[in-house]
Amino acid sequence: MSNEGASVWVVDDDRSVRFVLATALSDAGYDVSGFDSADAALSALGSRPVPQLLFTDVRMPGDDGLVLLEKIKQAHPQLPVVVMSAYTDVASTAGAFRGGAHEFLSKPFDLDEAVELAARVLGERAEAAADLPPEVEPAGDVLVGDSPAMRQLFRAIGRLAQAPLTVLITGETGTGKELVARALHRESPRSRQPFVALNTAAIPAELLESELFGHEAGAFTGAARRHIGRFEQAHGGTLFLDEIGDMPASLQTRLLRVLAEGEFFRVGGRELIRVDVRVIAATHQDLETLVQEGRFRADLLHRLDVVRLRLPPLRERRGDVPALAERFLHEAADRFAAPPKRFSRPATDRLLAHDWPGNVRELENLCWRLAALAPADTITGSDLDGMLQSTGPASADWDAVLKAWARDQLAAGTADLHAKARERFDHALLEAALEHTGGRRTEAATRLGLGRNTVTRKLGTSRRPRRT
Ligand SMILES: Nc1ncnc2c1ncn2[C@@H]1O[C@H](COP(=O)(O)OP(=O)(O)OP(=O)(O)O)[C@@H](O)[C@H]1O
Repeated sequence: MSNEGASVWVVDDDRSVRFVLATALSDAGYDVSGFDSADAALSALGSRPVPQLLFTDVRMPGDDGLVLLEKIKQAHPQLPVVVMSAYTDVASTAGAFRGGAHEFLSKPFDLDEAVELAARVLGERAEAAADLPPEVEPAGDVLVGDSPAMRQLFRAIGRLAQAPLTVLITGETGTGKELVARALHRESPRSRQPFVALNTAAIPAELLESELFGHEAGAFTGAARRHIGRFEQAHGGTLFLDEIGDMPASLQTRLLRVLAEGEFFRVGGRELIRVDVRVIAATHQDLETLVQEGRFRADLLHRLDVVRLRLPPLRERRGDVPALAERFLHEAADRFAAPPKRFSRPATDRLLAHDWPGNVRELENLCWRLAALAPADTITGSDLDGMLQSTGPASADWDAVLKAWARDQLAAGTADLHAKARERFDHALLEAALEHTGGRRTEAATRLGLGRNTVTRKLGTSRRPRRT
């Protein structure tokens, strides 16, 4: 598909950059408009057709490029934004990508490189549009299931999608909680507004507040510029709070207030922000138990638990396993541009007998591995050898094994049990992550959500031979 004539906007307060980039893009056949500030571009967005691509500088007087990016992502999430900056340190590039930038272009750049980048981004967009007419859902978003439990769930989603009620989704890890939240949004009158997801457990507690509610420039050390939080990003749409049981107590109090009042201040801010957001929360934990243990606020649970959807573990709906497996093998085949593989009868029987502690995600991962590794088009029972055990009961009974170990140690009078358990825990996680990344420490650290230095330090303590 040709992108000749596509509308591209360039936002930069530096006239010469604006001029040379606009000229190069015009010469390449695009319809280019230039703006000298974020404000000028934003007001044009309110009155003119939305362009197909926008380049923005970061440092500009008034709102900077990252604020512009945030505002664009709220109002026009589909518009790709290329962020240009002379500051290519990790904080700037990560900030840009976290804000939803499509690409990052380091200044000074080569004009041919910028034109090529525009062609590539516009090409990807055109391909995506050709692949996905708006009325067709991406395959990966379709909920597969024909078991009574899933049918009941689909009916509930249909009913609940229409009402702006808060929903609490419970279910073991990998049962499809996020997929259900997306379906509730997609089927709702809010579907054209943003769906914003936040995994509470994945963000360090000290950053969570500003991630949720945003902060003003200078609110704390390191807060160089204003950050729009997920609540604001989700305005008009749906905010999905995953692993809500892991939310620290102080934030639970704040969240409760925001849910009750629909308004809040950004961290360090004085402006009262009002939002219209439908909240969907999810957890794999038993919140009632957390309440009893004093780790979760009962009033917050009541506020979130207006309607509860329980996702059954896969072992309670084994009948769905073959259809799910077939779906995942087809998706993998599409991605690898190869004919889809199939499971032999004995292989299917083994899948049906397995307990799936990692639920649908475990099945999905297994299918992708088999699509890549199984030698023939038909997957045999022996192709599964080793694959099911490795993810099987050991991980399901992990806490039971730990408890038994602790009991033994306590009985044996071991001192410093917590420190010893932690050391083994760190060691196991690090070993697994390093195996997974082929020994690359930085990547292993990222996958574990740890800093590289922490990993190095832990390797130091967990690997050092111990004196006895
Ligand atoms: N019913 C389903 N049909 C098709 N795919 C599914 C289904 N349920 C889950 N999946 C797929 O399984 C994977 C895990 O699902 P999802 O992330 O929604 O689970 P989750 O319950 O939110 O997990 P966690 O608790 O770990 O966050 C995803 O790739 C999702 O697309």
